[in-house]
Amino acid sequence: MVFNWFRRQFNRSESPSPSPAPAPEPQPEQSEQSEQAEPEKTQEAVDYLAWAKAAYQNIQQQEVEKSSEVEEKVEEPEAEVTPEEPEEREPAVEPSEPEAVVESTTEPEPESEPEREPEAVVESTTETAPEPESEPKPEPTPAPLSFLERAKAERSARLEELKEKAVEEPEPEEKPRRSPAPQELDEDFLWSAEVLAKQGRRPDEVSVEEINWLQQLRQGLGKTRRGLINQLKAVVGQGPLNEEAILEVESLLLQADVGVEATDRIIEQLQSKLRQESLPPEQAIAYLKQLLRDILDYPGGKAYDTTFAPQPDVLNIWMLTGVNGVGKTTTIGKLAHLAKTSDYQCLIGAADTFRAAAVEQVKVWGERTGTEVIANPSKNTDPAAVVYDAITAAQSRKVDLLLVDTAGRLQNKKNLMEELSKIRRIIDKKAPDAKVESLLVLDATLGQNGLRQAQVFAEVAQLSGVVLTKLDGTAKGGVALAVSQQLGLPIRFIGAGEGIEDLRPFSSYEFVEALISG
Ligand SMILES: Nc1nc2c(ncn2[C@@H]2O[C@H](COP(=O)(O)OP(=O)(O)OP(=O)(O)O)[C@@H](O)[C@H]2O)c(=O)[nH]1
Repeated sequence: MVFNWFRRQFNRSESPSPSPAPAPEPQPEQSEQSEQAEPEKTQEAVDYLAWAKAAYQNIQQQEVEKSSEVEEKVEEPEAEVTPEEPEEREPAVEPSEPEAVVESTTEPEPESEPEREPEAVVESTTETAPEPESEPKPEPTPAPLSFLERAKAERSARLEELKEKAVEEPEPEEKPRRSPAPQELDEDFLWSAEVLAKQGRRPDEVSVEEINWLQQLRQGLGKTRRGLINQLKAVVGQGPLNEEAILEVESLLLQADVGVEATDRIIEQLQSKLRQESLPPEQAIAYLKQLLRDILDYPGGKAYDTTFAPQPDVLNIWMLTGVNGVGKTTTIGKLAHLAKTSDYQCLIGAADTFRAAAVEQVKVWGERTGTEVIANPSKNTDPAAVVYDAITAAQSRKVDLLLVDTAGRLQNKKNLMEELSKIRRIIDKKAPDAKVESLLVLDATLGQNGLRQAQVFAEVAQLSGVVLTKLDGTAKGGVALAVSQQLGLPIRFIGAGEGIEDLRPFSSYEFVEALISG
């Protein structure tokens, strides 16, 4: 029995892909119309303890079945990974695109990348270098101060005050990673079980990996939660917001890198709700959660399909972009693992030919996950040619998902744009029926500054979604809300650790629960 991570369900039938929709996430209404403070209201009757016990038993049973399957299975050696071209190489670029070939082969790419980041990306990377604290820039204050200026100054002062308080928060001890099967029905298990139950899941339909992931997520978001969000809970839970409380909420959100736009939206809606009716703390918090989910589920005001999975019966091509260091290669490896364990045929195209080391790194992940990697070992390879070869291989092997690593660091925005659009042209020509996704990998620890990088890519890469990495160990987890609000792109995957299992499809419900109720 295979657990399909993308669809959050077990593949039971013969054909794994075209499956019914997963247990629906509670569909939040747009908060403007939202009268329901708590989306899981209908679940009130659920006995969470009984649910958790049943899930626990089910998981133990799964483990028993798994180990007997392993025993029965004849040891089959993993198919050899052949990173080079699988078959006679077709012309580097299609004949109908001659200018592309000429351009790529004659225009020498810098052989090895310079130590320093070039132009567009340099700028953002240097700007985004480890930055211990971010705060709204205080304005010089020539007298007399306007109301807005005073508010800004107060906001900064308040922020400083809160930061001091936040430092006092005790840093809890890092918990060791859990073993694959939970050994006991402890508090962590109960919390995870409740989050799953509230989404309408059945106890016999959850996997041990889901429980483990929720715990990892909760642990990963601990810094954001403890430092800021818990204080937010305390304020919001005190009833109608007075001016002081609003300033406090505002500062807390900004400090968690939620960004000005999303912060303003949250405050506005929170204030209007609390003016209409006085909500008891529990309901006020539930309403706050609802607001956060609305932002995440309707990036840029648009509704997106919350299930992001390789489409059945077509070649899915997911291009990953992002500057170096954000976790792009690691993400490709983790996605390959996710695809493989969810029963999809996967292939990787190593088209980040700008850096020789990048190809090597991808190959390591290929070996680790048992995924074939298509690369071209010669120097100054045209990335579009690698993509061409990768598509050829994917088509001949009937692959479900082709993951393409692309260079994030080129000399300037123009080069980046040219390279990405050339890759796109090759894809459109060679695989016109493919379902193409262009995912930007963003490092959550960069907080708001990472969004500046994102803008550069958004302008050139026809992005369709975001992968947010390194949510563990940062106090800037609120940046997920800024990504949705400011970039208007759905978050498709989140990474909360360096391990191969530490990247999973994004669920706004689980994210908000881990952020607020963890
Ligand atoms: N803590 C944590 N570390 C991560 C996560 N994702 C990636 N990393 C680490 O971030 C570092 C950079 O990751 P890479 O995958 O190499 O990043 P890249 O964007 O491909 O950059 P280059 O290696 O320079 O090409 C590695 O040490 C990863 O282990 C995450 O979710 N959490």
